Amino acid sequence: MDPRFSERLRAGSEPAWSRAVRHRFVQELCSGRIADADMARYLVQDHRFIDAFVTLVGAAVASADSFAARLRLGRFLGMVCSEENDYFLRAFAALGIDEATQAAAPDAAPTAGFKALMREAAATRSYAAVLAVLNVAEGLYLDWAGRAPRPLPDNFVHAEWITLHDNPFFREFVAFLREELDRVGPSEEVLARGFFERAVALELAFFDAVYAEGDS
Ligand SMILES: Cc1ncc(CO)c(N)n1
Repeated sequence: MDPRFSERLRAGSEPAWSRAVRHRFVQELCSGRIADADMARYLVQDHRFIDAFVTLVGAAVASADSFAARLRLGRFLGMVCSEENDYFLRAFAALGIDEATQAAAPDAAPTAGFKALMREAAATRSYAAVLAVLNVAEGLYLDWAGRAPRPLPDNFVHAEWITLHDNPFFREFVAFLREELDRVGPSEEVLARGFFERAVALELAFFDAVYAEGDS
């Protein structure tokens, strides 16, 4: 029996998918033992990821083929632009990272790669291509966050980053993204698979870059 399309893409992206989900960054974050400098380096890069990601979700709103899908994507976009962005601002304040420090850090290579991939997916104007990247970004984050041991770390910088990616709203949204990809992906299989695999490789590289030598 054929597994669903979204699961075939995910399985095809192994071993990178599982390496990302079990990454040192995830282990250290979920145990609350990550060094502040490493968390800060990650969050500065990830705030830039989120900027491009908001554009990508906007492209999903624009390319979706139903009003119901636009409403769900729009509600998710609202959460990212309010609650999630607010988390970043509070985390930067707690870590003592001011705007000048953030601005001084260059894009790490995976950040630049992800921004380019998201722009490319948006430029296709294909809902399937956009969904492929969204399924990786959100599905892979739900996968690791859902495995985080309880109780969560005391520090809100750690705990909230986990619960932002493992809560009922987020779970339902990821389930919706999978259903949408299952529905529209098969007719654009090569395109969807290409974006999916490139996004998984970038997720892994994004975590690796937290610990890369010579990074600011
Ligand atoms: C790199 C990356 N991938 C996925 C997510 C989840 O939105 C994120 N915040 N950052």
